[in-house]
Amino acid sequence: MPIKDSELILNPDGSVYHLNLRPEHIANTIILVGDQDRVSKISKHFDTVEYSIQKREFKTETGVYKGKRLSVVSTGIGCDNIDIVLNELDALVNIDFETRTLKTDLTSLNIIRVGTSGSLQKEVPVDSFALSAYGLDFSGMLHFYDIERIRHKPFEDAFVAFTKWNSNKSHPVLIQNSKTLEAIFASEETNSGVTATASGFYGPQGRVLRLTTEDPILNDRLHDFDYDGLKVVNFEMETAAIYGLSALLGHNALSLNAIIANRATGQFSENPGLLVERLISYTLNRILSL
Ligand SMILES: O=P(O)(O)O[C@H]1O[C@H](CO)[C@@H](O)[C@H]1O
Ligand SMILES: O=c1cc[nH]c(=O)[nH]1
Repeated sequence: MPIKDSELILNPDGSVYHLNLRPEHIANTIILVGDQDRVSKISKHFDTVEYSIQKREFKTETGVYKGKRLSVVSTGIGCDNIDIVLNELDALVNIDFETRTLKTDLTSLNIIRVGTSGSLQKEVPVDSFALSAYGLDFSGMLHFYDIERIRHKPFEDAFVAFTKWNSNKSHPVLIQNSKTLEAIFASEETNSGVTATASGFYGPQGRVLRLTTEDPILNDRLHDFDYDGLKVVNFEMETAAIYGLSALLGHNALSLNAIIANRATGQFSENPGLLVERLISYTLNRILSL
């Protein structure tokens, strides 16, 4: 049965609805960034750029870096956008747009996030890199999918009990990264652990400007939680959703983040731009091993 026009929405030029891309526009190795202005900070290192396409916050540049074809796609902020980006990237490789049917030979993409993040541990300082061994979703988006086979319930239950998690919030969901990608991107320069993926930047990450939060000591509990030596290292807003949808769809995903803020010490990087440039160079060097 073909997928209906209302479910897989294609633009008049045959491109997928939000990303505005046709299948030939993307490589099988994709770097995701939040900020659309970060796309050119990566593609400026390419030998050639084949395509540069943007709709809303979703900007894609595909080209060749030292002989390897790569795409860089900006997601904008948050897990709702990751739902769009992951489903549409998967559709581009695994659905035949002519017949609107699933392909028999499925493609696994390599998806690497290069993001920015705030550390929860003083031992993971500003200006360092974090590698997400797991993503811990607080956003609730993954609960709309059948996640039972990919989540880690014992960790989640221990976390809910330790943090006295308010049941009015969505139940946290823990998802592992791609161990294949981790082996390529992990080094002494990366701090590995759990990345908490929040549904907002202020209250959902415990930031207080004028509004108080429902649980003023949640970040302290996140800091202290320890599950067989596994600690929650950092806060950002996309990783767990990328890990969850990649695991469900059969793609390999890894998230690397530049630590621009330290929530435990109250510090913020003096030169976040330079730090992000360093993480981009680090990622591009290692991506050649894929
Ligand atoms: O710099 P990016 O990749 O957007 O990542 C982080 O920055 C944004 C918040 O400022 C959120 O998207 C968060 O995940
Ligand atoms: O603290 C931070 C820094 C960057 N991005 C986030 O989501 N949180």
